[in-house]
Amino acid sequence: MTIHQPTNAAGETAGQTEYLPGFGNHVSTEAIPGALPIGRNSPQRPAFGLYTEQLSGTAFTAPRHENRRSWLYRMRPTAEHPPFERYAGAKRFAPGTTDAPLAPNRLRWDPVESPASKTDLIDGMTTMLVNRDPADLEGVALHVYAANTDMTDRVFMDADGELLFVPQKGRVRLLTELGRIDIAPGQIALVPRGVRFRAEMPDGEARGYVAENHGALFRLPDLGPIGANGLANPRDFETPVAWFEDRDEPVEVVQKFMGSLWTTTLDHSPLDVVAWHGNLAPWRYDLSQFNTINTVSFDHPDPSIFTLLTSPSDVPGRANADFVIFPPRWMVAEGTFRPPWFHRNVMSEAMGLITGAYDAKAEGFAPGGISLHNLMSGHGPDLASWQGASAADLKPHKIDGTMAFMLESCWPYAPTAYALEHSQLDYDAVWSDFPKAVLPK
Ligand SMILES: O=C(O)Cc1cc(O)ccc1O
Ligand SMILES: [Fe+2]
Repeated sequence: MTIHQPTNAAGETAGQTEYLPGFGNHVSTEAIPGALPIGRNSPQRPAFGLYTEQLSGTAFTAPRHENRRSWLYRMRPTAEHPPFERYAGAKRFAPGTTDAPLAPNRLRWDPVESPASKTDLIDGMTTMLVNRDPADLEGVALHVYAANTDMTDRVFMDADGELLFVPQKGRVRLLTELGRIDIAPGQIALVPRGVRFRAEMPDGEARGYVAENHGALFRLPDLGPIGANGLANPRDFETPVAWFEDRDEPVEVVQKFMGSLWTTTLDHSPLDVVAWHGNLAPWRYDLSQFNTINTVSFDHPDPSIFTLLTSPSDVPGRANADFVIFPPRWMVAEGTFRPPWFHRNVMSEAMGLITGAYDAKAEGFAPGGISLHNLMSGHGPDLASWQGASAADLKPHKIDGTMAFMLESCWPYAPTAYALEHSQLDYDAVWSDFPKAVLPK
């Protein structure tokens, strides 16, 4: 008898690594039996002399269904650290935006180049697009990373937001305060605001995107008439079990705080959480698990059907950030121009490509690249895609071997100075030479 064991993008079968299934669950996990207190959060004397710490992801008084926090039981209190000083490395990471007025231009970027020298995840980060000040507790930033060296004696933490990792090339191992996560291209992972971690590159080199969410925590979107199931299903999110390292040696902590980088050095690894419980935790998700919904009749539906995660703003239905994917799918619409239509959107659209080709861009949007269409920028299929789809024989057709994503935000994105200096020349030309409509005489 053959048992079909589904594998994920990293080739792992269920149960091979230690993760707990579910999105936003209340989890209890301990790396050493007896480390997790029973029946109370703050015992007078925690087991083994551990220190208790609450890590809040929402205000104490957030409505219960939105309230996210975890209780950590660690070998030293986080409070024990020297002052932070400005970090002098990672020149392209968190540089702020330019003061110049934001031009309404459409922009596109080729993938970031591989680092020439030994570069870890922190120094390999390039901030490309930013909207809102982190102090507003709104907005998102889109960074890319290209790194070839493990972080061994330093960790990173982001006080400015939660970090959504989208690998594009090479695996990444995230060793976080709350457990270890392995991701490969085709998977994503989230590290909550404030959680310290270091990153290793098991393939020697890695490249990808990081969406930094300053606003309301990413959650699964409402499904409306889709029903109780579909899109990203909660059970497919995986949270790691507790793990820690007991290292008494200097470990640098680099922190992103209010848009700039800071450093201090501890005499131990802060990845020393022996047990934790709660519902604020890192997770990973395999994009191939996404249950894609689309038309079976006609027309191209709005891309909101592809929303994997949403961070709401204060205006109902208007996202601070939507993380949307364009996965392999059958295209069956009859009598329809099937790729994305020409459009102008009140929301601002940043896009990335993990693999393959994107159906609205025949050329120039490479895996690892980025495109930006800010609010009210006219965009849509390039000339070759428009010609191809206008002439296509509309048989059922599978768009396969591709995965793009969009980070759609109600706040317009400002490219950083580095991004402005490195954009493709003349992206506008992809929309030139469209034939004029011929009206009846
Ligand atoms: O601009 C884009 O390529 C993203 C996009 C895709 C789609 O299917 C519909 C609208 C939209 O903005
Ligand atoms: Fe668009």
